[in-house]
Amino acid sequence: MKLRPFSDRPRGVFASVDGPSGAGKSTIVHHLAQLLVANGEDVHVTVEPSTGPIGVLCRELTETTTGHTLACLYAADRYHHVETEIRPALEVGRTVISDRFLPSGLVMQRFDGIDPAFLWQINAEVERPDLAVILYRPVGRDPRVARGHPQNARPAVPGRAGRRGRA
Ligand SMILES: Nc1ncnc2c1ncn2[C@@H]1O[C@H](COP(=O)(O)OP(=O)(O)O)[C@@H](O)[C@H]1O
Ligand SMILES: Cc1cn([C@H]2C[C@H](O)[C@@H](COP(=O)(O)OP(=O)(O)O)O2)c(=O)[nH]c1=O
Repeated sequence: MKLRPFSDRPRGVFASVDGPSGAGKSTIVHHLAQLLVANGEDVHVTVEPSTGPIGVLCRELTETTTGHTLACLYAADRYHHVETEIRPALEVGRTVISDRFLPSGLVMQRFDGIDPAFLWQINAEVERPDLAVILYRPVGRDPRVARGHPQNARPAVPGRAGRRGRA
């Protein structure tokens, strides 16, 4: 017996780029998109928190909300982002690149003290990227820290301060 895809329609590739603030995510996403477009690909670049209503709420509440509330809010934004923006683009064959996605939710909310099992559970039905790129750099090498903005540093020890530290 031969397995056949459910549909003959070509589906786009979904890639995400995650990592600490200042690691170079948006730079890489920008250059990768330019290269792909130059190669004839139809590319859709997106970001999390998304630009949709729940993403806007995430950005608004990120300094005043913590823990389970924020974890659920980011997960809700992710489901809405996939449903309204990512999946429709993939279904018409576009390549989607997201600046932050599921790995940020797993790492950042872990820094905020949330049980990883709970984080996996609330993100269980989220679309998985075909390619998940994780950028990292040694603690203390953030150029913005060198320029005197320690609030941009990745926390050395995971904890509640981590999310506030904008890892
Ligand atoms: N490969 C690189 N080498 C040196 N500097 C870089 C590199 N990639 C990005 N940068 C610089 O580092 C800073 C943070 O990059 P950015 O892409 O905004 O990071 P992020 O999106 O992860 O916060 C920017 O000033 C950017 O110009
Ligand atoms: C997607 C996502 C982001 N975040 C946080 C990480 C960042 O502090 C913030 C996004 O800020 P942003 O300025 O977009 O990130 P960067 O500086 O890396 O370009 O949202 C979470 O806590 N959980 C998540 O699931």
